[in-house]
Amino acid sequence: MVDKSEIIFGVRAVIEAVEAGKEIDKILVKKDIQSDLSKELFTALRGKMVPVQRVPVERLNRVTRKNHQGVIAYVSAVTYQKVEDLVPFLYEQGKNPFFVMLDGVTDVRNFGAIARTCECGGVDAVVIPMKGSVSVNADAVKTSAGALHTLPVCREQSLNTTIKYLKDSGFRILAATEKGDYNYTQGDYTGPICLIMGSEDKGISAENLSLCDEWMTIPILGNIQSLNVSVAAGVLIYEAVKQRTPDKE
Ligand SMILES: C[S@@+](CC[C@H](N)C(=O)[O-])C[C@H]1O[C@@H](n2cnc3c(N)ncnc32)[C@H](O)[C@@H]1O
Repeated sequence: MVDKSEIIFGVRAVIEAVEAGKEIDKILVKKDIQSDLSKELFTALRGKMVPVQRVPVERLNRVTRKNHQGVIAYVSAVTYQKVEDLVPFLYEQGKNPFFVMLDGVTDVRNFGAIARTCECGGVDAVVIPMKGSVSVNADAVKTSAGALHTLPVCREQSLNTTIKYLKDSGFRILAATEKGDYNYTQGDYTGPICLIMGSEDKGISAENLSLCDEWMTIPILGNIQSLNVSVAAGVLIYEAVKQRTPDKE
């Protein structure tokens, strides 16, 4: 369940939130909304990169019984950052950046657990897509044990474009996939890297997988085909920690 304090409802209230520059994860709009005020909302949203979903009114009624006027906005618990701002900043600080990208992870608890491991393992940022992904709500922050209060989260329109940008910026892209035949301990995690974890159901998209420099596979000895994504992330992030900070081992 989403913490209700993160929800803004009513067209005017949502317009004000958008205009005030609040970080909004998504907006649900009644399918056939047509009022003048709703047109004002769409004007305010122009160029803002906020995902808008048109849904049946019943869905809105399930979120709140109050008078939502066909519009509900979910306010993010964090301020998202942009990869293109963060990468130059980290290089300027003399850092050897380590990013973790989640290609469509949808379970908020997996997301929180991965964020917690990222924070513990010195990861510089988590990258998520704008659509088809968890967003940072109160449950995610809670499961992350507060890691999401400090760990930068970048939300990007296209992961594919972001991967290309990272490659051009000197990153090696490592895919976590059970489909490879390359043991993860043989991979090279030194230098600027972005580790991509796949979604719970489909894994990493074929388009993104094809851009990866190395495929990291954790051996599976039993009958179940894959590990839980947060468990796999833990194994791989700590292999990276081992290679990147050998003196701490
Ligand atoms: C539950 S798995 C996805 C399974 C999905 N059915 C598929 O076809 O890819 C979720 C993610 O965890 C990671 N993962 C799970 N098992 C792994 C393994 N043995 N080696 C490397 N990564 C693994 C991958 O990133 C995977 O995309």
